[in-house]
Order: sequence, then C-alpha cells, then structure tokens
Amino acid sequence: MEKVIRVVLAGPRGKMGTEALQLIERTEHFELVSAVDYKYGGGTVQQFYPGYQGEAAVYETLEECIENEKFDVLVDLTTPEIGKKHAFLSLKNGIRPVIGTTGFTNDELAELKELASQNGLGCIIAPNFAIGAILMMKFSAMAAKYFKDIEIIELHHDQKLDAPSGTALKTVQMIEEAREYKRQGHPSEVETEKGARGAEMNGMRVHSVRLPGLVAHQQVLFGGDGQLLTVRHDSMNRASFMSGVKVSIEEVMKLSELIYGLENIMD
Ligand SMILES: NC(=O)c1ccc[n+]([C@@H]2O[C@H](COP(=O)([O-])OP(=O)(O)OC[C@H]3O[C@@H](n4cnc5c(N)ncnc54)[C@H](O)[C@@H]3O)[C@@H](O)[C@H]2O)c1
Ligand SMILES: O=C(O)C1=N[C@H](C(=O)O)CCC1
Repeated sequence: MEKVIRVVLAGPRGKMGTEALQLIERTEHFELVSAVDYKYGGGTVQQFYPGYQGEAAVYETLEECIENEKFDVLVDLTTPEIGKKHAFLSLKNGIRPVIGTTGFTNDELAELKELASQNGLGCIIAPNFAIGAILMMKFSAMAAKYFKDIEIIELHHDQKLDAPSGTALKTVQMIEEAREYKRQGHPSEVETEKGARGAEMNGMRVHSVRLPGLVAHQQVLFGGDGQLLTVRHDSMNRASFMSGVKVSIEEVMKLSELIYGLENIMD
C-alpha cells in the first residue's frame, strides 16, 4: 500500500481544477485535505462539487489553510499572479508546491529554485503537464540542432491571461540549449504594423493566437533549403494534463529541489 499524500488544491472550480479534483478523488493514495477558493471560504467542496464523497473544507486564502491544516503538497491551478504567491508561500511553510499555473519570469524561477534548495523541499513548476507536449518540446530541441530558422506558433483559448504561453517560453529555453544563436528573418526587415513578426526571443519569433474553441496547441516550424519541418501538439481537453499532474504530485514528494518542466523527471 502506497503512503497517502495529503493534497490541498487551489483553484478547484476552474477548468483544470475540476479535472484535478476528480483525479485526486479517484487516486487511492491521494487525500484531498482542503481547497483554496476565495468565493467559498468557510464552506466545503460539496457546495460546488455535489458528487464529492469526502469532507474537505474550503479556505479563502492559502495563509488560512496553512494555519489550520497539515498537508504535504499544494497543487496550484489558479492565475499567474496567485500561482506565484502560492509557490513562495508554500516553500516558506514547508509545503511542496506543484504549480501548473503559467506566467513565471526567469528571475522568479531562479528565486524559487534557491528557496526550494535552501529548504530542501521538492517543487515542480510544469508549463505543460501533457506528455505529448513534453515530447513536442523535446523533438523541437532535437530538430533545432539541424534547423536554425524557427518560428513558434502557440494557440490557446481566449480566456488565457498570459502570453506567450508557458509552453512557448519553455520551448524557447530548450531550443536555446541546442541551437547555435541566429537572428532570423531578413536583417533589414521592418514591421509596418507593430507585432506583425511576433515576439523576438533569442533570435526566434514567437506568435500567440487566442481564439474561442481552442484548448492548448503549439506548432514549431523549422525552415531549411527547400524544406519545412513542422512539430505540432494538440491538447483537445483538460483530461490530457491529468497524468502529468498525478506524476508531479508523486514525484514532488521525492525531490529536494525545484524542477521546471516535466521533461526533467521523465525517463
Ligand atoms: N501546466 C499545464 O499543463 C496547464 C494546463 C492548463 C492550464 N494551465 C494553467 O492553469 C491555470 C488555470 O487554468 P484554467 O484553464 O483552469 O483556468 P480557469 O480560469 O478555468 O480557472 C482558474 C481558477 O482559479 C480560481 N482563482 C482565481 N484566483 C484565486 C485565488 N486567489 N484563490 C483560489 N482560486 C483562485 C478562479 O476562481 C478559477 O476557478 C492557468 O494559469 C493556466 O495557464 C496549465
Ligand atoms: O490553458 C492554458 O492556459 C494553458 N496553458 C499552458 C501554457 O501556458 O503553456 C499550456 C496548457 C494550457
């Protein structure tokens, strides 16, 4: 019998949070201790998830939850602003964060990395929990060794708050490690409309599409003499992220440092 991992979930009513609640409920060795939700503070999870069989209380803030409950892992699926606050707060209070929320800057990641190591605590920040997306990024990094002209197009639903997506930022980082720097496009190119060429990141161009109907998609285009290679991944629903959330909750218990990206814990 596996040791039970005591979990608190922030953002339980969101699109990801709803899926994560179901994941925690159906996983025998996970226990939902409570949830953090500014709207239902003082209530219970049953109020917004009537089928829920457990007894989990809801706290308005993570501070209140930490004062009142004992738990191992915080899973955050909220907003960029709150996700950052929760990551710092958890590590300062001996709790291991699994952060699915995107929008972290490199400086914030570096600060969190130091904090996790100082406290000897596991912390996972996963820009994308979908295994297919991790492979898409890995394949892109492999291709970048041979194709230096690259444009990234990420496409998401129009409720997304951050741009570029966490996945696009992570892809740039992984490509940077494999690709010799090249500022691509014509050296004298001019944007007659600002933003027409997308964001410039390490010489590459990153374009963000936001449309209703989309979930989470990314294609990486590699151009060469007389050829085009496209590496693409599509998440059709939020269930696609849940095996990654499960592995992260399990793995964060074994770590004593921050891991940014699930490719670092995949065999
Ligand atoms: N890493 C991944 O694989 C992955 C996949 C999908 C989404 N995301 C990210 O996860 C986050 C959530 O995505 P979503 O599609 O579920 O969004 P959503 O808008 O459906 O849900 C966000 C939820 O957070 C709640 N919330 C806001 N402020 C809060 C606070 N102070 N305390 C507690 N809850 C609060 C909202 O009420 C809402 O229910 C986003 O940052 C998104 O970019 C990551
Ligand atoms: O729905 C979102 O928001 C998502 N964000 C991640 C990102 O920023 O890369 C990827 C999965 C969906």
